[in-house]
Amino acid sequence: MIEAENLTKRYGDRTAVDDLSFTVVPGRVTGFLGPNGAGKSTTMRLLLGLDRPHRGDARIHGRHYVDLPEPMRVVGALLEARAVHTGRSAYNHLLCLAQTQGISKKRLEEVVELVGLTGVARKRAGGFSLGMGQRLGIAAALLGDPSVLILDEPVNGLDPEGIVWIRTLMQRLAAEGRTVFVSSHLMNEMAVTAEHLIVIGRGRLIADCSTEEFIERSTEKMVVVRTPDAQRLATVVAEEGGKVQPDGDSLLTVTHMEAPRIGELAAAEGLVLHELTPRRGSLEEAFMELTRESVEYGASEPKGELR
Ligand SMILES: Nc1ncnc2c1ncn2[C@@H]1O[C@H](COP(=O)(O)OP(=O)(O)OP(=O)(O)O)[C@@H](O)[C@H]1O
Repeated sequence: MIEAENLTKRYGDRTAVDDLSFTVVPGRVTGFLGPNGAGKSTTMRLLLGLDRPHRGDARIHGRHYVDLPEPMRVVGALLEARAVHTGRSAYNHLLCLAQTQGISKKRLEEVVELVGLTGVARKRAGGFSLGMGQRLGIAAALLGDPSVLILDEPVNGLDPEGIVWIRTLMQRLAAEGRTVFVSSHLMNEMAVTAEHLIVIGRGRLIADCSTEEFIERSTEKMVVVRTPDAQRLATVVAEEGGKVQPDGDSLLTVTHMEAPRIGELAAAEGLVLHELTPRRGSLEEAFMELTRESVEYGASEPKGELR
């Protein structure tokens, strides 16, 4: 379990994390989202005792990180910046870490295999691609078989196969009863990976809820209807309170009415339907909507036409 309580961190006159409180529980993947500069990495550093808060408290299993007797056996962390001695092989890098915490070579080898680096473990880590570097960072995080994982952008640099691999791994680790806290910019990926979300903007909490609730709360549900009788159906649906947006001769987008009711109305009128598809908004849309006010570096609308 991870707890942040009124966490506040300032850099000069800039407040990077502002009175932030949340709890991350075991057994599910919790996504940590926020626009650039929202304070995600700073929060993770505070949780890991790498920075001191000006106010508030960060605890892991009820203790400050610095008070954990064998931290690598409790918390595995992957931070954005790569902290690898580039001249060392991946194996030796992990060996150094393992030796500081009395972790066996057997475990080291297990982890190297788990992250798919067996073939390159003896190669210089400095020559690794971004994706291989991420795998090495994940191996380091998993070395101590920790019950808590804090991963800052673990998907960074991974190819599609790597992305699916890390998703499956995080979900498996959570299903084993571990606490998995992961930040990412890839909304589609988070939507299918994280069951719960903590969303921040300008250092403050914006949402702490299930992924489903987050999407539902901030996007409008709609139903796409395809019918050769679009005009007649549009009239019937509108009379019953649905909001209809026609698109061409045979396509309607309906809001404020659920799909089953639209189907019933069509049946009652003897209208043929070729498609009746409920659509919910995406996590990306929900995120844009909820964080609009807190985007630090937004692009303005392009003026004129783009060629
Ligand atoms: N060491 C530092 N010194 C000064 N300012 C900092 C430092 N670290 C972070 N900041 C500032 O604190 C704010 C939060 O930064 P942080 O890196 O935590 O955000 P983030 O959500 O992780 O961003 P990103 O998604 O871009 O990685 C930003 O305005 C950043 O410029």
